[in-house]
Amino acid sequence: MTAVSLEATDLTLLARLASDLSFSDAERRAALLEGGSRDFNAVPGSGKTSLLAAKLLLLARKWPHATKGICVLSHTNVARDEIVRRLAGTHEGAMLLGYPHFIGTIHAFVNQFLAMPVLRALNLPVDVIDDDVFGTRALARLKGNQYFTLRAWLARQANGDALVSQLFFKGADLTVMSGGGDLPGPESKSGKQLDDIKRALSRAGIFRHRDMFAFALVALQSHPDLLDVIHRRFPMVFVDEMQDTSWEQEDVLNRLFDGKAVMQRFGDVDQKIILDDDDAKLLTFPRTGHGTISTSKRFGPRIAAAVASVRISKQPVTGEAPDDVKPVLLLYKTEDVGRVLRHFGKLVMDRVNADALRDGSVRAMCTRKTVDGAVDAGRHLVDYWPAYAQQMNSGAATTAGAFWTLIDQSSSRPTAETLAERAGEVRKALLHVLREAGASVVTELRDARGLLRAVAELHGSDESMQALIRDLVLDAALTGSASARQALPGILYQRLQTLLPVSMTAAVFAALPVFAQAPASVAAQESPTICTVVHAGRELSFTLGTVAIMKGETHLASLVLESYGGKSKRFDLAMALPAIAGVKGLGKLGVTHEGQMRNLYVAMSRPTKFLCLAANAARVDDETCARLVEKGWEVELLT
Ligand SMILES: Nc1ncnc2c1ncn2[C@@H]1O[C@H](COP(=O)(O)OP(=O)(O)OP(=O)(O)O)[C@@H](O)[C@H]1O
Repeated sequence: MTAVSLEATDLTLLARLASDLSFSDAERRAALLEGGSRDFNAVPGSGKTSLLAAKLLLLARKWPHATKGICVLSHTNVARDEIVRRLAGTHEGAMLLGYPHFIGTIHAFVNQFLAMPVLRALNLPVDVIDDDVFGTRALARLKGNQYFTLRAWLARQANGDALVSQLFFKGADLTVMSGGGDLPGPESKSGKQLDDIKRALSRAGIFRHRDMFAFALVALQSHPDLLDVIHRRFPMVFVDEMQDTSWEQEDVLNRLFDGKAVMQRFGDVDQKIILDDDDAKLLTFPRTGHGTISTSKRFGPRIAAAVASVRISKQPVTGEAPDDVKPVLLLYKTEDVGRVLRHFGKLVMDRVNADALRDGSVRAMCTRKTVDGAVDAGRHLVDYWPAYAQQMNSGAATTAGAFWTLIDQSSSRPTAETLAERAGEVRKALLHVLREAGASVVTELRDARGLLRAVAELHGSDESMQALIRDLVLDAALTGSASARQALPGILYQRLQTLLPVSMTAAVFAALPVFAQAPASVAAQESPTICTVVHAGRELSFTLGTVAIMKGETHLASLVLESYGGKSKRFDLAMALPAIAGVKGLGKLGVTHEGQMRNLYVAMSRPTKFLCLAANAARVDDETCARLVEKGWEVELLT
C-alpha cells in the first residue's frame, strides 16, 4: 500500500483551507489523523461530508503519486458536489478533481471501471440505465401476444406489475430476479417468459441501476486481474453516506479494496431508512473498533436530546449549536388535521425574523405519503395536505374531485358547439383515471390530446375509446345521478380493461383516489408540495415531502408530522413521544417499528433552530405533555 498519513501539524492548515469549520475536538481530530482502514459512525449534523472534504484537502497537499489516485465514493450527486465544491476552492484541492483520482457516486464508479467494459465485451449496447424507463418498457413489452400465458399468471398475483417492472440481474451468472417479489420457477412457462422480457430489454440496451453490480461481478470473474489493477490504482478509498450502501454495492467494494487499500467509511447507521435489501444482515458498517463523532454542529441541546431518545443504537447525540428556540409539540384534533401545516407556518413566523428566513429553509416532513388504515388522521401526508395526492400521481394533474368535476360538466346536455370541448373534458378525466391506474399506454402522454393516438398505436384502433368518450358526453344516465356515479367506476373498469395493468382487479380500480369526491378543504388551486401562509403582515411559503426525500438536508425550521405504520399498526410519534419526554424508553421494538424510529430520527435532526412535532391530541397523554414542558418544550393545542 502506498497511502499517505497526516500528522497533527498538518491540521493547523485547516484554519486557512476550511476557515468556516472547526475541527478542534478530539473525535474530529482522530478522524482526520486516521491513516489506516476504519469506519466512522457520526451523528446527524456532525459534518461528515465536510470533514471528509477537509481531510482530502490535507491529503492532496502531500499526495506523491502521478498515476495512483484517491477514490472518493458517495451515494448521491449532492454529496459528490459538496466535496467537489470544497476542493475546487483551493489550489491543493483542485488537484484531486482529475486523473488519477476519482470522485463520484458508487454507481458511476462501478459503471466506469467494471460494468461498461464488460457490457462492451458482451456486445450489449447501453441505451439507458434508469429504473423508471426500464419499468415502463417492461410493462409495455408484456402486452405483446406472445406473453399471453405470463399475463394470465401475473393477473393472479397481487404484485404482478411490480414483478415485471423490477426485473434485475443478480450475481455473476446474471440470474433474473425481481425487486417486486418472488418469481415463478425458471423452468415454468411464465418464468421463461419473464426471463425473455429481461434479456430482450438488455439486448435493446435498457437496464436497471442494480444490473450494473451484476455486470461488475461478471467483470471480476472473467478478468480477476482487474482486482489488482483497481486497488493498485487507488491505494486510498473514502466512502461517504455509508449507511445507504446495499450489500450488492458493499460486496463489490469489499472484493476490490478490503484488506488491499486503506478504506475509510463515513456514515450514520441509525439513518438507514431505505430497507429494501434482502441481504441487509450481511452489511458490515460500522465495523468493530470504529471511530465516533457524537457532536452535532447543526442543532442545540434540546433538539439533540429529542433526537437521541429515538436513536436505535442508543448512542449519545450532543448538540453544540445555539439553543434559543423552544421545540413545540403541536397537538390537533382529528377534524383539524388539514390546518396543521398552516399553523406551523405561523409558529415559524412568530419565532424567526424575516432576514433569517431568507437564508434558511423551512420544511414539513412525514414518513408516509399514503397508507391504509381505519384509524384517525394523521396517517400520512395526504391527511395533512390533500393536494399532495397530485404529487403521487407522477405528474398527473389529479386532485380528489377533479375527475368528477370534469365528468359533471360533460353530463349536462351539451349543445353542438360545446360538444368538442366536452369531449376534451372527458378525455382529461379518462387520462386521470388511466394514469392513476398505472396504465402503460399513458406513461409517455403529456396531456389528454394524445390519448386516442396512443390507444390506436397500442391496439391498432381507437374505436372503443371513441365510443366510451361519446357515451360519457351524451348519455346522462351514465353520470347524472348519485347511483350512476356509484356504478361508474365498475363500468369504466369493464370498458378500459384492455388498457389496465394485468394485475388490477375491479375492487382496486374502484378504490383509486381519482374516484374520491373532493374534500371541502382542498382549494382547487392548492399546490401539491408548497404551503403558503400569510400571518401578521408577512408571507411564508415552505415545501412539504417525505423524510426520505429530505434526508441529508439542513433546515432552519422543520415540522415532523405524525404518521401511521401500515404493517406496524402504530403511529410513530405516539410511540416516540413518551421516550422524548423521558416518561419511558422505547422498549423492545420490532423491525417495522425500528424503521419508523429511524425515519423520525432523520426527520427530527434536520433543523438548526426550530423543531415542531405534530400529533393527534387523542394519542398523547397528559404526563407526556407535562414532562415535555419540564424539559423546555412548548405544548400547544391547535384550536
Ligand atoms: N466542522 C464543522 N464546524 C462547524 N460547523 C460545521 C462543521 N461541520 C458541519 N458544520 C455545519 O453543521 C451543519 C450540518 O452539517 P452537514 O449537513 O454536513 O452534516 P452531516 O453530517 O452531513 O449531517 P446528516 O448526517 O444529518 O446529513 C451545516 O450547517 C454545516 O455548515
